[in-house]
Amino acid sequence: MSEPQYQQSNETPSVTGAMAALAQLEAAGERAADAPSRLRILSIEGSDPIGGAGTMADMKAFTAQGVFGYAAMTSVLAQNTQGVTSIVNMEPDFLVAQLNAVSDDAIIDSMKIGMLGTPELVEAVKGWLTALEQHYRDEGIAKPVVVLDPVMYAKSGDALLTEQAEQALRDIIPMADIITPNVPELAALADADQPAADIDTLESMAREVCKRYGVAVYAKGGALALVGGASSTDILAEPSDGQGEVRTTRIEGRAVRTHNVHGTGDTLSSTLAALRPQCDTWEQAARRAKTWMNGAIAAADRLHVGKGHGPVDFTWQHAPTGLRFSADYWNRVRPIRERIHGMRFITSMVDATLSLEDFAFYLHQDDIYLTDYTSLLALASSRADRLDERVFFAQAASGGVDSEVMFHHNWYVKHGFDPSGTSRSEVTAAYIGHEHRVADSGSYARLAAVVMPCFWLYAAMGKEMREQVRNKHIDVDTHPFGEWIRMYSDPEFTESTLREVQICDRLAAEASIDEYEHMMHAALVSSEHEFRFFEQGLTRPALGF
Ligand SMILES: Nc1ncnc2c1ncn2[C@@H]1O[C@H](COP(=O)(O)OP(=O)(O)OP(=O)(O)O)[C@@H](O)[C@H]1O
Ligand SMILES: Cc1ncc(CO)c(N)n1
Repeated sequence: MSEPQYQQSNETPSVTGAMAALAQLEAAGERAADAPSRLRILSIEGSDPIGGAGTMADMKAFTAQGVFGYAAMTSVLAQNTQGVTSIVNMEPDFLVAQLNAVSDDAIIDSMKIGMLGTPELVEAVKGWLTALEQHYRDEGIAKPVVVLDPVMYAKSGDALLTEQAEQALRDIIPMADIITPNVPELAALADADQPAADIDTLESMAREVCKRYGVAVYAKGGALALVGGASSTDILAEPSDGQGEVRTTRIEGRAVRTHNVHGTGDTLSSTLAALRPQCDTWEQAARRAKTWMNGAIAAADRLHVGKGHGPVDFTWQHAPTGLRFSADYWNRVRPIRERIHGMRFITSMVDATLSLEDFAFYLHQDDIYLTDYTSLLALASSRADRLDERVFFAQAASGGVDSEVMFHHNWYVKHGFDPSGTSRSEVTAAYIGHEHRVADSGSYARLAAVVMPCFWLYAAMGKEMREQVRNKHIDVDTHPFGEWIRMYSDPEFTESTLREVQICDRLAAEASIDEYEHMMHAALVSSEHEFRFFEQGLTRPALGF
């Protein structure tokens, strides 16, 4: 474990207590010059070329938790998301050579021991670990945390160790601080006839195994999560005193409907090994690990790795790298796009049956909207961190919107409407409100994203409506809404749309996942408002002030 940390207390500290704590903080500060910036965790595992389990999972999970990873390989496997086709177990001496290469050279704060395919490999690790612990005791170095994942089977059902190795594995369990069996492994360790099928049975088996081996047990309930229900629960069982008493805690998460769970067990155990030295208790480490796992599993389906049980997304807290923001948006906004293209306001515009009154209502609301929208484009210009973008938004705020408002004015005159005195509708106010709330975050990227659908959905509709008008052999010049359609299918408007989309892509590529999701949410909500905005031409909602 890492060196003792300053302990927080709930009691009001006495003056002397506070002075002692301050002295402790100062002493830790004095030692900081020699302290490492990162915890250093060792993975003892077999490999997985597809990158989702074993050594590869461990290293990725370590990096995700901000710790430095070492790795010694017990076996090299030919495996992927569909199964294991071949295994070469390392010679025990060669494994020991790898382990010594690490321990002769560097300090190990914590370790995760996984697949040990033969009894000889188990013995090799046992001998090396015994010597290491003795050496650390002699040198006054803190004992490393030992997380033992009693790996017996891969997700595919393939056995990962020989029968004799299973017996040897039982023998080194007491050297661990915690073991992390899955449902079938827990049943094997509890000598149960059948694996647990519900959480109560999982809990009593974890209690039994904890008592029997005298180590903490983190029982992984992934197999139960697949059975049904909204939650996914794991069990933490810990010896609570020296007399064989066991305390259990339910570690709750939400169940994810996915078959992409290759390597989840390895990932959970290495995450625990990375987190334990950063926490005060196993329970704290377990809750943090479970929360992180949930995010990684929830993002697994979007990875598209392999044809079988795909891996989890270790990098789920990073914005996507294989997918542009614009492509992601265009795909996610599809249902709204389809609703807009099929709505009566739009189809009746194309076939020229929309009443001029309905169109006039929509148009005037659009005037009110654009007045506000212009101010947001100007704000985006002032926030832009690059000159070309600053110019783009400034021009969009003046020239672009100006031509739309001019068109609206000419249309009113031509058709004898006088919209003066009409105020903003609830629908218009709601859209404007959304854009302002996003702008108020202060983020340039979110502001660029929230104004994007107004460009893109109109450009896409302009293009499609123009095509439809042409297919109906209607002359766009004499079509009652032809000028409107032409405005949004105009190459200049398309050009501006492309530029705006490129800006969003640039900003999203540089964003954190949190910022990326905020941008996406802002754009999708704007898109929903675009749908309602058209719809108000027919529904004519209440007007406000
Ligand atoms: N569908 C799911 N939804 C939510 N959490 C899940 C799901 N599947 C697994 N988990 C969680 O993932 C972690 C790993 O558990 P799991 O039981 O899958 O391990 P495992 O069977 O050893 O995995 P593997 O053998 O593939 O490495 C646990 O915290 C478990 O609750
Ligand atoms: C190398 C290795 N270790 C563990 C597992 C269990 O997921 C696996 N599939 N491969």
